[in-house]
Amino acid sequence: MTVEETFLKDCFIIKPSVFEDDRGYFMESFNSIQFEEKTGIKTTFVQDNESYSSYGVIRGLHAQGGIYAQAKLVRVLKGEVLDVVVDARKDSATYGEKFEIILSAKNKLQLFVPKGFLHGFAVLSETATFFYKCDEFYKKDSEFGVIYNDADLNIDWQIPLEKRIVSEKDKGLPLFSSLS
Ligand SMILES: Cc1cn([C@H]2C[C@H](O)[C@@H](COP(=O)(O)OP(=O)(O)O[C@H]3O[C@H](C)C(=O)[C@H](O)[C@H]3O)O2)c(=O)[nH]c1=O
Repeated sequence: MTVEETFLKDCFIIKPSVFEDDRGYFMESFNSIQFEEKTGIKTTFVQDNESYSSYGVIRGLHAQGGIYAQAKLVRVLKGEVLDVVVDARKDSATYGEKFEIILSAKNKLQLFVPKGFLHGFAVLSETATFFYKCDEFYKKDSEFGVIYNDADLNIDWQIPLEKRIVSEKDKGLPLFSSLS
């Protein structure tokens, strides 16, 4: 596996080693020793999540706060998404900065989303199955988020307005500037 730190500290792009032969392919999708060696981050994932969405779905921007803040290792099992993270770490030099990446079953790229980041994605393929490991359990009461079309963040989700599918919950999220 190879890792590349983004310009947002502790946020890494991970490219697993893929072993292909005439049957198909094999890869270690996660290896804790290699992950720690190459990122310098020691983490223990406790919960795996999976979501399935159709083209145009935008999920996010979400995070859990306080002691329940989650680091996530995200990837796409089927299809293609535009994955977006926003640094919401108050003491960070890149506070409010965003990073976008295409994750797909084809490129097999993964993104490590550190604690304190907002996360979301838009489905660019007909459907997408999204898989992620979390280092803290789900704690509904600790959730917070920012509206996906926040003007200051100015994220180009690559989905035409009329094709966007967003949950009522996400439509009601506040602006990034309102985060205390
Ligand atoms: C996140 C989560 C949700 N749920 C239940 C709560 C709701 O009844 C249902 C759907 O939840 P929600 O609408 O929050 O799902 P997403 O919009 O995909 O949320 C995720 O979207 C963005 C992209 C993220 O990065 C977060 O991990 C997560 O917030 O699953 C659980 O039971 N456990 C969980 O860990």
